[in-house]
Amino acid sequence: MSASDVELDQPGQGRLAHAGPDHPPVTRAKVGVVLANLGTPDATDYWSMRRYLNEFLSDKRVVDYASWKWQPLLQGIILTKRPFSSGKAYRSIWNEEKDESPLLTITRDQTAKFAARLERELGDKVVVDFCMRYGNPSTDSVLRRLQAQGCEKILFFPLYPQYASPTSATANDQAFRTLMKLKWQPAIRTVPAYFEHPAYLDALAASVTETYTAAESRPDILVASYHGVPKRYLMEGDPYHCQCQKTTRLLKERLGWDDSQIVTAFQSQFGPEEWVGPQTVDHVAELARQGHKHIAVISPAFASDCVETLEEINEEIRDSFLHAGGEHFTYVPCLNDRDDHIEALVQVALNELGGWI
Ligand SMILES: C=CC1=C(C)c2cc3[nH]c(cc4nc(cc5[nH]c(cc1n2)c(C)c5CCC(=O)O)C(CCC(=O)O)=C4C)c(C)c3C=C
Ligand SMILES: [Fe+2]
Ligand SMILES: [Fe+2]
Repeated sequence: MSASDVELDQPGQGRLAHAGPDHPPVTRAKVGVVLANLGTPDATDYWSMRRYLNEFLSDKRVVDYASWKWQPLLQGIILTKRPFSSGKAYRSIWNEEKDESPLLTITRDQTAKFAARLERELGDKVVVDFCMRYGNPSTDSVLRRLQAQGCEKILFFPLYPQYASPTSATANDQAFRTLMKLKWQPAIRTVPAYFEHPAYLDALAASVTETYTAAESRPDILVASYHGVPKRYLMEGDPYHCQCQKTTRLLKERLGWDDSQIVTAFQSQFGPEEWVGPQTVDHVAELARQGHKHIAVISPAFASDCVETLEEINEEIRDSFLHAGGEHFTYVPCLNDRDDHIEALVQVALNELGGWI
C-alpha cells in the first residue's frame, strides 16, 4: 500500500479492508438500497395533518400551478378544511397498536423482508433502508445515514410499479436534492417503473386468484382502480395513464381472462381540473346499475395498502357500489409484504444493481 493510498482512504468509510498496521481500520465500501414510499402524517390531529398536506400539496410535481396562484388557495381554504376530512379518513384506518399509519407499518415490514432476502443473495455488502418523500423518515436523513455507514453507491427504488411525475419523479428529485448538498456524493441509480416485470405480474395475478378462491361467490368483474392524475399531465407527456392501462391488459392476459372480466378506473380526483377516468366511485355505481351484484376491486398502482385503499376503496367506493344496488364487494389487498411481491422487488433490484456488486 502506498502513502497516497493511505491518504485517499477514509477511516470508517474507506475502500480497503486490509489497511495495514500504519492505518486505522477501514470498512469495505458498501452499496445502499433505499425503498422510497410516498409518505404519511405523523399523527391524525389537525396540525399534523396540516403539516403533512402542506408539504405534499406544495410539491410542484404534485400540483404544478404557479405559486402565486396556488399558494393563497392552499394556505387559505384548502389547509383550513382538508386536514379535518383527511384526519378523519386516516383515523378510520390508523394502526393504533403502533400509533402510525398503515403505509408506514407496511413499508417497514416490506423493507425488513426485502433486506433479509437481498442479504441472503449478496451478503453484508448491501445496506437496505426505507424513506418517505413527505414526512418521516425523510429522504435526506436516510441517504445521509447510508453514507455514514459507508455506502458509496446507492440504488434508489421508488415503490411505484408505474412511473408518474407526482410520485416516482418527485421521489427521485428529493434524493438528488440531498446529493446537491453533499461534498462527497455517493453514486446513485434510480429504479425505473417495473409494471411489466413478470414477477410483479405473477404476484398480482396470484393475489387475485387467492382472493377469488376465498370469496363466498365468484365476482362478476374485477375493477383495477389506479390513483388518478389530471388529464393534462397525460397530454404533457406523463406516461402513467398508459402504463396503468397496460398493467390491466397484462394482468388480464396473466389470468387468461377476456375484456368482460376486468375494467380500468381511476380514483381520488383532487381539484377542479379534468382527471383521467372513469372515476372509480362513479363507475362501480354504474356497474351495480347495470346489474353486477358482486364486484372485486384491486389497486395495482399501490405497493402498500394506505388511506387510498383502506379508506377510499374499502369504505367510500364499497358504499357507492352497495348503495347503487350491488350486493357483494370484495377488496383485493395490495401486494404489501407477500413473499412473491418481495421476490419481485428483489428481482428488480438485482437487475438494477448489475455491475455494482
Ligand atoms: C400511486 C400513485 C399515486 C399518484 C399517481 C398520485 C397522484 C396524486 N395524488 C394527489 C393528492 C393526494 N394523494 C394522497 C394520498 C396518496 N397518494 C398516493 C399515491 C399516488 N398519488 C398514496 C400512496 C397516498 C396515500 C398516503 C398514505 O399515507 O396513506 C393525498 C392525501 C390523502 C388525502 O388527503 O386524501 C392527497 C391530497 C394528487 C393531487 C396527485 C396528482 C397530481
Ligand atoms: Fe396521491
Ligand atoms: Fe384519495
